[in-house]
Formats: sequence, C-alpha cells, structure tokens
Amino acid sequence: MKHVPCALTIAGTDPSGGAGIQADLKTFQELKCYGMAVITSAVAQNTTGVKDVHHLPLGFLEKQLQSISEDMPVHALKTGMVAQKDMMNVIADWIPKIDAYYVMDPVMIAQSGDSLSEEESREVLRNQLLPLTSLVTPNIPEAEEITGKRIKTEKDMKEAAEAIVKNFGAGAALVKGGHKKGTAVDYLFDGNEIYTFESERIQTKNTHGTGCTYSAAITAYLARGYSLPEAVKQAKHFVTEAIRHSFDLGHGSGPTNHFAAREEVSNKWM
Ligand SMILES: Nc1ncnc2c1ncn2[C@@H]1O[C@H](COP(=O)(O)OP(=O)(O)O)[C@@H](O)[C@H]1O
Ligand SMILES: Cc1ncc(COP(=O)(O)OP(=O)(O)O)c(N)n1
Repeated sequence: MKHVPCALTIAGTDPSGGAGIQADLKTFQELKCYGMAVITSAVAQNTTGVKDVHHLPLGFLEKQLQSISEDMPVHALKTGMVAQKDMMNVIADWIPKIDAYYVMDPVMIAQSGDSLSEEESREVLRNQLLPLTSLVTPNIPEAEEITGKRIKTEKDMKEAAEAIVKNFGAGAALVKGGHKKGTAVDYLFDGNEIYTFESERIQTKNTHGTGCTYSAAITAYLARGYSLPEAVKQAKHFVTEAIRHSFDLGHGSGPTNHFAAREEVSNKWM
C-alpha cells in the first residue's frame, strides 16, 4: 500500500476558517498529507478578532494525544495556540513518546491584538517546549519575547534566529518578517547557516492566519520528507500565493486562500 505522509496539528480553533486548526487542516490537505488535529482551546473568533476562549480540560487534552499515539502514525507535527503552562507541560511530556519532526508556531497574540497565551506560559514555552523542536517559527514580536531583545533591523532578525537555537535549544529557528516594512523576508538558522527566504510584500489587509498556514505548510513538507530549507522554501511559496489570492471576506482582516497554489485553480478562479 502507498505510504501516506501523516501530519498532526495541536492548536486552537477558528470558526471563521482562516487560522488555527481549520487553517492547518486545509493546508495539510492541499499539500497531500493525511491531516490530524488535537484541540487545545475552542476560540470564538472571526476576521475582526477574538470574542471568547474556552480551554479544554487538561485530562481531555491528554486523552486526545493518547488517541493519536496509541493508534496513528505521525511523521511531522506542529503546535499553534497553546495558551496555558499546564497544557504546555502535557504536550512536552507527550512529544518525546513519538518520533516525528516538531514545528512550533509560538502563537502569543493574534493580529487583532487579542492575547492567545497566558503570560506565565512563556517560561514553560522557552524551557520545556523549545528544546524539543525541530523548528520554531516566531514573528518579530514573538522572537522579541523569546530572546528578550528588541528587533529593529534584518541583522537583529538573523541574530535572534541564532540566539533561539544557541541559547534556548531550538532545533532551528525561522524569524518571520511579516510585521516589518519592505519585502516579506524571513531568516532561517538551522544550527549551521542562515538561509534567506524573500518575497515581494503584497498590499492587502487580508492576512488573517498567515503564520498558521506557513507553519502548517512547513510541517506538511517535512512529513513528506523534504529537507528543512527545502520545506521552508516550498512553504514560503505556498503562503505567498495564499496571501496574493486572499479572500476579502468578513469585516476585518480576511483569510488567506489555501488553494491558491493549485495551478489550475489559480488560473480558473483568480
Ligand atoms: N503582506 C504580505 N505579503 C507577503 N508576505 C507576507 C505578508 N505578510 C506576511 N507575509 C509573510 O507571511 C508569513 C507569515 O508571517 P507573519 O505575518 O510574520 O506571521 P504571523 O501571522 O505569525 O504574524 C511570512 O513568510 C511573512 O514574510
Ligand atoms: C486559534 C488560533 N491560533 C492562532 C491564531 C493566530 O494566527 P496567525 O496565523 O498568527 O494569524 P493572525 O490571527 O495573527 O492573523 C489565531 N488567530 N487563532
């Protein structure tokens, strides 16, 4: 039987479909992975922001994780919104039980400005989860929070990527430049060298869920056996096309288009 790459996301929900678990599963499906999802928090949100959050009980998080590891193969997994330190501890205990690439999107604050993680969880993220990662994908504010240093220049971004690997034990770090002016440039440090991934900046307000989509795409490519730099390169293309063909839906920052990279659909629909 043909081997199917299996990708898992551990994250919160977005009923409006642009971010969180929903964005991750759409991305896994687009990139020909069998997608699985463990929910940390149910989030009432849409393109305008977060309305309410309901954290699932810890014991239930454990049962979901166990349901995966006792039955299903996982070739690569990602974590997104993990709001509480106790949830992080549960996940940190579980990850070493499986043999899979681990991509962490260190979700802290949504684009709307709403907080998606508790302040006290940040230390557990740094000390318990980061050392387990194959890759962490902070945006600039998240990289500042992890390193405790302000990031103003592209040199600062590269230094932050190096520091996150050398000082905090991440397997690799991709510092994303979505929040800066100029081209959309991201820097990857894999422990040996810095790689640059750059695209033009697309003029749109519809970028809800870009970070989720990008990290899910990297996870999918890792599950498929791509090397880390190649997985990031392909995922960067995927997210750039998703932003270029994003949807003007909702009253806030609209969602990206998870099927934009499909050549035939881009031609037919856009
Ligand atoms: N307007 C844009 N045009 C092109 N690429 C963008 C744009 N905004 C963000 N990106 C890219 O999308 C990806 C997600 O980045 P970012 O927005 O920083 O993440 P997050 O959603 O976690 O804040 C990165 O590759 C970034 O460079
Ligand atoms: C449940 C959930 N997880 C993560 C986010 C943040 O998503 P992100 O891709 O960083 O995009 P923005 O929301 O910042 O546009 C979220 N909103 N919800």
